[in-house]
Formats: sequence, structure tokens, C-alpha cells
Amino acid sequence: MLPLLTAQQIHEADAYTISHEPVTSVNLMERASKAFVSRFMQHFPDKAQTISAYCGSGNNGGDGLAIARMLNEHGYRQLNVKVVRFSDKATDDFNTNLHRFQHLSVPLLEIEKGGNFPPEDSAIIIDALLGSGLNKPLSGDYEQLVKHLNQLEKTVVAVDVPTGLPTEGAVSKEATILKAKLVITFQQPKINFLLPESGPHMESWEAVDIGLDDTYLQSLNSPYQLIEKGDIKTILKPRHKFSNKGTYGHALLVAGQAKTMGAALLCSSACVYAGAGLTTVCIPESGLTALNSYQAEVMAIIREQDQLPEIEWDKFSVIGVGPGLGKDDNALALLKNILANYHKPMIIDADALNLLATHQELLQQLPKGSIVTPHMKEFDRLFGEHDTWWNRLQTLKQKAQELQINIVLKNDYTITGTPDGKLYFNSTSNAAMASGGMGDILTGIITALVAQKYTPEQACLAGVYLHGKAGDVLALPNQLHVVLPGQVAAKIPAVIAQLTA
Ligand SMILES: NC(=O)C1=CN([C@@H]2O[C@H](COP(=O)(O)OP(=O)(O)OC[C@H]3O[C@@H](n4cnc5c(N)ncnc54)[C@H](O)[C@@H]3O)[C@@H](O)[C@H]2O)[C@H](O)CC1
Ligand SMILES: [K+]
Repeated sequence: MLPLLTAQQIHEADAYTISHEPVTSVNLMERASKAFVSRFMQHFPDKAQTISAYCGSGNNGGDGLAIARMLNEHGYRQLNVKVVRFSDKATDDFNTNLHRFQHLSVPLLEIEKGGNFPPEDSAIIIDALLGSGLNKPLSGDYEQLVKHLNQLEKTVVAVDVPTGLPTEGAVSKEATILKAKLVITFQQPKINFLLPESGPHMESWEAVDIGLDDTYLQSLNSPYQLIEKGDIKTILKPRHKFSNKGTYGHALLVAGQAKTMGAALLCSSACVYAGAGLTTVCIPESGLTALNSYQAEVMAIIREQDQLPEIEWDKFSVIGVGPGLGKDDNALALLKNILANYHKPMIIDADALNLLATHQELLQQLPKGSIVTPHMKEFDRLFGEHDTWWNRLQTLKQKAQELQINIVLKNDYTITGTPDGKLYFNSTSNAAMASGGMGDILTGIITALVAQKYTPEQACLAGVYLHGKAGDVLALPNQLHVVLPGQVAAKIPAVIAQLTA
């Protein structure tokens, strides 16, 4: 698990590493710049490319100077540096690097306050204007320069953070931010990189290790964590010899309506593929033929209109409710019936979430440890409108604690908020997975994992990871435009096999 830190915490980790490793501050800058350069060279190996490094006078600018010096040493010859003197202040490490640069034959130009911007002929811009030290939105000269560079539409590679993007906290829609093709960031992605508001300002990011003290980073106990492959490997349990279907639990899914039966089929099918010992789905009779032909392994409980089904509650290790269920009075009565009779953690998705949103008193009845899996719109219907993702993140944390449930907020980097106030960002999945029915698959997978006695928190983290990984395995090698939910379900056994090998 990679702790995601705020700019302030990164600054503290910096200071800790400098005094305890020990390493001088300028040598840490040298290390960071070297890590940047080595990654940059993998992306841009052509040494004849024209490159301009724009450097501020803080440590981000210091990095920019060190990077330009190293690129020159590596034989990049079409290189120039533009030092921006919009502030009277400069850091010591910036000054040291400016001094180290002076004897080189690389052109260096200073851009003064209120001055005109020099013409820009280079194809690549290295953005080392401002980094994690940003403390207010860009204005004045900085804003003008960034607007000017943005309209040139060059290939921008940002050092640590795109200039103008706050590392955490709300991102204003009006903010001027230097749009990066690639951000090579130090040690860990910044929290805002994982939220959709960064999307228009950066195409991709890659983190490079700069050796900050790991024990210290962990000791900060950040509520924000990035899930890595190793975490999921640790969670997943092997299947044992002499085990049987009873070992892996009996999952009940309550889902489907005449016109949305596909959701019930998809989630129950995913539950089978994700390893539940037995899967039963409670659907209206109109879905029975489709169910038997789509996934013969799933059993059915038939639901009559205007009548609650007979459910032997004790028989089921877990219940997942919602996909394609509808929001009418029957669906509401069914949800109330489940909440009144079933007292173990359950999974609530889709239409059942919308019923909770319109009958908020039911939220309080969710058994502790239950899992809700809203996308952004469902989340806002449940917990109120949010105008920024940062605010939504804070509500996520607060509501998961207050209700003692796990909230899986679905997105590019799906975020799981847990009852102990942690927020786990998932790192798998891709845009080929953005299609109807994909959420039903996730519900089926998480339900299956709870049936197999994973804790609700483990089921969320592993379920979200496996779901996204299956989509990645299917889409990424051939850059497929779309993968289908049913294909993702069918891929789960292979993905688990790979992780448990
Ligand atoms: N541990 C690490 O990750 C390391 C990071 N390094 C680099 O250091 C920068 C952060 O450097 P810092 O000097 O703290 O800040 P900046 O260079 O980002 O900014 C300089 C300065 O600018 C002022 N400022 C802030 N906001 C504005 C604004 N909107 N307009 C004008 N001026 C502004 C403020 O005074 C800042 O202090 C990090 O990103 C890395 O690139 C180290 O090199 C190695 C360790
Ligand atoms: K930058």
C-alpha cells in the first residue's frame, strides 16, 4: 500500500529523510532529478529533439535546472533553459543549481516580471515552474505565462506537478493550469491526480522513487492509500484440497425486473465466476428461461408481483441487492423486508441505492460492515450534491465512519471508504470498461468474496482490483476500445490464478 501524502506531509518527509538518512537537501534534489531524467529518457530517447525547460526559482525550478544539466550530460544538444524571475525569492538549492549550470554551454534566458515572453520553438517543454509549493491559484505573470504556453500546444512534461494544479484540496474550474502530456512525479502520485478534475490538465502520470524514508512515510498513517498488486496478493486465499461448495458460501442476489433482467444475469454470473460456492438469484419469473440459458450454475427464487418472496434468511452467507431491481413500491417493500430480516453485512447497489437515497431512514438500518457501491451520481443522491471531488472525498470518509459501512465510490480510481476512516484508491481499470452492466459485475464479485469469508473491507479492495484488472488484461494489450461486462466476469478466475500463483 502506498500512502498518499499531502504537500505538507511530503515536505515533512523530505526534512526527515534529509536529517535521518542523512542526505543534504541539494543531493536529494539531485536524486529526484536523476530519477526524472532516467524516466524522461525512456519516453523521449531521441537526443536531437528540441527541449525547453521552464524553471521557477523555488525547488521545482531547482529540479528543472538539475534536469537540464543532466540531459545535457546525456547528449541532448537541442536544449535551452528559461528561468522565470517572477519572484524576488529563490531557494538555496535553486541557487546552487543555477551556479552549477553557469559553466555549461546550454542557452539560458531569464524572463522578468511583466516582460514579454520569448518565442518558443522547442517541441518539448519541461515544466519546472511551480510544483508542490503552490499555495494559491495562479495569477498575474504566472497565469499569463501558463496561458501563453497552453496555447502553443507543445508536448509538456511536468516535473512533479503540473504548474497551477494543487496537490490536494478543491480544484477550481476556473484555475489556470499548465496542461501536461506526462507528469513524472516524485515518490507517490499526488492525491488530486487520482480525482477526475485533474483529467483535463494531465494525460498521464508516472511516479519515480526518490528514496524518502519509508518507515516515516508509513508512520504518518495517512487516510489516503493507493492499493498495489502486493496488497491484493496478500488478501487472496488459495482454495484448499478437500474443500467443497459449502466452504465457499452461498450468495443470494436480489435483482432484476422484466426490462432490466440483464443486470440480474450479469451480477449472478459474476458471482459464480468470482468463486461463490453456490449462487441464487431472486428474480421475477419472466427471467427464468434467460437465466437458465445464460448461466446454468445459478439457482433461482421466483418473485411474484406485489408479494414478498419466501426467503430462508439463514441459508445465505451474504445478500447482494439492487442491480436492475427497479424503484417501485414492490422493490421498496423487498428492500425493507431484507433489512428487517437479514442482519449480516450486505451489498447494496444500483436501484437499491436510489431507494436508500429517497428513504434515508433505511441507511441507518444497514448492518454494520455492509457495502454500498455508488457511482458519482448515486453517491450525490445518497449524501447530497458536491461541487468538487475533494468535498465528495471528505463526505465519503465521514459517512463511512458515521454509518460504519464500506462505501465504494466508482470511478477511474475507485475509492473505498471504510468504517475506520481510511480511503483506498484502486489502481486498475481502464476506459474500455465504461459501459452499462460493468457495475453489476462488480456487485457480483464483491458478493462472492464476502460469501467466501473475506471481510467486507477485503472484499471491496480485492473485488474492485480484480474487476479492474480483468478489464485491463482484456483491453490493454490490444488497446481494445470496449470490453463487455460478461467478458470481465469470465476473466476473473484467470486473474485470481495469476495473483495467487
Ligand atoms: N520530496 C520531494 O518530493 C522533493 C521535491 N522536490 C521539489 O520541490 C518542489 C517543491 O518546492 P518548493 O520550493 O517547496 O515549491 P515550488 O517550487 O513548487 O514553488 C516555489 C514557491 O513559489 C511560491 N508560490 C506558490 N504558489 C504560487 C503562485 N500561485 N504564484 C506565485 N508564486 C507561488 C511559493 O512561495 C513557493 O514556495 C517539488 O514540487 C519538487 O519539484 C525536491 O527537489 C526534492 C524532494
Ligand atoms: K511543475
